[in-house]
Amino acid sequence: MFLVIDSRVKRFLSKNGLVILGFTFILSLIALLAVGLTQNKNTPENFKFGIVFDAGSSHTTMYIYKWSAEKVNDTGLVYEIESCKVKGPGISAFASNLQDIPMYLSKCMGRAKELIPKYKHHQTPVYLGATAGMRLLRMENEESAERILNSVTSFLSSYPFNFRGARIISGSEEGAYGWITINYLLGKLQKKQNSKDPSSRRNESLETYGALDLGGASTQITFVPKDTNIKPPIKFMQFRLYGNNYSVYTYSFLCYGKDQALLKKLAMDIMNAPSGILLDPCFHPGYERTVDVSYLFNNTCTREYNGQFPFHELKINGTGEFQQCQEDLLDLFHTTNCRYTSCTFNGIFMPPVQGEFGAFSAYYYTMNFLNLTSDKVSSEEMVIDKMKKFCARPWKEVNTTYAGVKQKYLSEYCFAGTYVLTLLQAYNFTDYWKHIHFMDKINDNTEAGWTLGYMLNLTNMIPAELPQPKPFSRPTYISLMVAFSLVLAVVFILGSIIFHKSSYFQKKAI
Ligand SMILES: Nc1nc2c(ncn2[C@@H]2O[C@H](COP(=O)(O)OP(=O)(O)OP(=O)(O)O)[C@@H](O)[C@H]2O)c(=O)[nH]1
Ligand SMILES: [Ca+2]
Repeated sequence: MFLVIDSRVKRFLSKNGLVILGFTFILSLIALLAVGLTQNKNTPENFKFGIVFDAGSSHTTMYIYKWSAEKVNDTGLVYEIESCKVKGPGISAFASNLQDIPMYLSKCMGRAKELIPKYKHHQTPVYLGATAGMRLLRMENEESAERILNSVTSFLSSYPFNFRGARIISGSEEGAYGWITINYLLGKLQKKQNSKDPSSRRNESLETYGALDLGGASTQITFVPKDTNIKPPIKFMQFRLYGNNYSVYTYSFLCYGKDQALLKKLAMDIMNAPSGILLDPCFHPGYERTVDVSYLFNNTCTREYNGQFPFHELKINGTGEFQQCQEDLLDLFHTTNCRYTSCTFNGIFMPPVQGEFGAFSAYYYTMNFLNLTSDKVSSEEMVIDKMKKFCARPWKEVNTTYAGVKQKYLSEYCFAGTYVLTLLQAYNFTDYWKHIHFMDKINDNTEAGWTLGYMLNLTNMIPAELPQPKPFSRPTYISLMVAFSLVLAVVFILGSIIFHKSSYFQKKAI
């Protein structure tokens, strides 16, 4: 019986074998092409979002970041899709009106609800970090600061997002996260990743940009020092990012932000010449402003200058003299009394500055307005010359020339520009215009500041080790599968034909 079937099958195969094989071949070819074409299409990208509130001393800004979930470990891929400026002062001003906090934050949260797809809300983290304004309030009244954070927490938790906490970040965190942000965005952290040689790895960390942040109440300087052998009296921050080790110096100067420095200067001026009228070289000639004396001294940053005065108001009359303004401001920086190998001002240890720096926030606002960003000046003389001319311009003329600029900012550019130059001198920068890059947004749309670095850190988005590269991309993988399957099919068909022919000739020979 088996023999009968076997011979029938053999006969059938010898007659139709080629037809069947050919048919199978065409079918598999169509199937493979169909798989290749349908599977090779780009699948829609899966995006993720994150929200960070920067609760600064002068105001609060909400940032929304977006990134592709598939490329999470690569550098520079997280970008900002929205920055929403909260209307009003910094959150530390809400100590006695906690009930207004929901109103204050709701507009930007509404914007976040609009911009982030609803089905992503529950997995979108929300963070709030408060900086120097809240640090100062905590020093004055810890409970008050706590109450503000509790109100913020209870309001932000009422949204469908994944609220991860509101806290006061330390000055070192603020400096370090700003450093991470700019180096991440500038692509400095994954550079020359293949080098095995330790000395070249050291150079990689020196090639990072230092970070300079000038806020309203504090200022930070952060960089990788050149000399690794110095024994620092404070610990450098240690990071391992993308397989590289970084030893980073950071320091935050509380009360040396732009607004607090101005209050310190005014308080110092009253102490030196107690009078209700101050002829101030840091403001334009013809500019007038009245400051409440109790406001000036009811402040942690001016406590060292406190005194009793027979007047309640201080009337400021601008005289617009850059040189004199700089001399006055230099008195805010005490450069004697260094107990270490090297210091910045006020006896604070700091290794010598080295390499390129990115300077953002008020550094940028000020120097950009004054047209003094690094690419626009060629020497320190040029900077000084421009500053002298700008400060000497009558307020009336300045006010009409820049009619659209906010009065508070416009009136303070002479002071702010002089303060920036004096602060950079106090850090011992030489040729600063060559090495300091005043920056606002990096890669077109993402603002330089601590918020992005903070989120990247808290969501573990910067790996300590280099991510293993994937052997093939999805399209390459599918194309290779199709190609190998085709080769297999062809080999199988050719093999069958040869087998079929050889058994046919064998039969004939018998
Ligand atoms: N010229 C100008 N100044 C600005 C602008 N936005 C903020 N400022 C001022 O620049 C200074 C620094 O602003 P921010 O960097 O926002 O400071 P902050 O984060 O509130 O303060 P910190 O808590 O100390 O970091 C403050 O004096 C602000 O009033 C702007 O668009 N233009
Ligand atoms: Ca700030």
